Amino acid sequence: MTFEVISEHACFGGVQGYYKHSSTVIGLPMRFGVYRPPQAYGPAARPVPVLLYLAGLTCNEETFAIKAGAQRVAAELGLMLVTPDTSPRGTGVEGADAAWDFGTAAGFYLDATQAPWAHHWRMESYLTGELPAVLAQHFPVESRDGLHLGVFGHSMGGHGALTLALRHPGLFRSCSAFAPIAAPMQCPWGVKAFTGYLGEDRSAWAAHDATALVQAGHKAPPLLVDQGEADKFLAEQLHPHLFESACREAGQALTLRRHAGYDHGYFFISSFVEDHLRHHAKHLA
Ligand SMILES: N[C@@H](CCC(=O)N[C@@H](CS)C(=O)NCC(=O)O)C(=O)O
Repeated sequence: MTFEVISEHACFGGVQGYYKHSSTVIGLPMRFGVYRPPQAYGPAARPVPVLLYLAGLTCNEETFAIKAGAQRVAAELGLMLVTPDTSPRGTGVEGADAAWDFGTAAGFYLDATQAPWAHHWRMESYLTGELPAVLAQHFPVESRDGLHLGVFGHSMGGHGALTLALRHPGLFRSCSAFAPIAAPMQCPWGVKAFTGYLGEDRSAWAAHDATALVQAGHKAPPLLVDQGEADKFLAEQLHPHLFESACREAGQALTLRRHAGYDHGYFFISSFVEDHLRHHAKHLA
């Protein structure tokens, strides 16, 4: 398997890098970003916990690294930040680039079962199997008693973080989300993605819907979710209140914070990202 350094940049005593490897699971090259904090860089490098950030629709491996301003606090806490891409790219699949909310940059962090998507759109297997192995091979990842791996994300990536943590409780030790698509079976983005990737049969959808997973008894580590009240997608697409009710009824620990005046974008994320990093550092130690 090839592994290539695209670029590396000194940042808060550590290094922000971009990398590319040939993914067996996806069947194509995949890019990702890694912020190595000072504790995990240079001659005295030691293994540190890893926090996976899943970005939203239209984003890529650079978005969070450039816009969230998370490196300063990650350097303080000794957290490695890993930012995968949001889907396979350059697939040659007809229609993959036709919409911004499906196909390229809209992988929804699941393994598609329907043609023509099932061949390359395998983000869940990629993120829970191949990528952690690549990280452990090339970076100083804390792996005593298993990998110290946390996951968070935004919007489609918030959906990814919640569902992957609920579906892989032994893998992820911490989880949080910004403005997640919290009940995808009940919103247009989710219905479109699930129909395309998983087919018309709704019984297959519940296994990838955070609210339905909690209702079915799946458990995740204590969750932190932030939501802006001026988010233009809140009413139609996100439905945090449904997730909140499901968590209350199931006894799933959730801190859901609603913030007046904040919208869906990275100014909102950068305002609260420090709280998320501290939440993860506490659970990943
Ligand atoms: N293209 C969409 C917006 C897509 C969007 O807001 N994407 C979010 C994730 S769901 C994002 O993070 N965009 C990148 C950015 O804000 O830098 C529109 O025109 O309404």
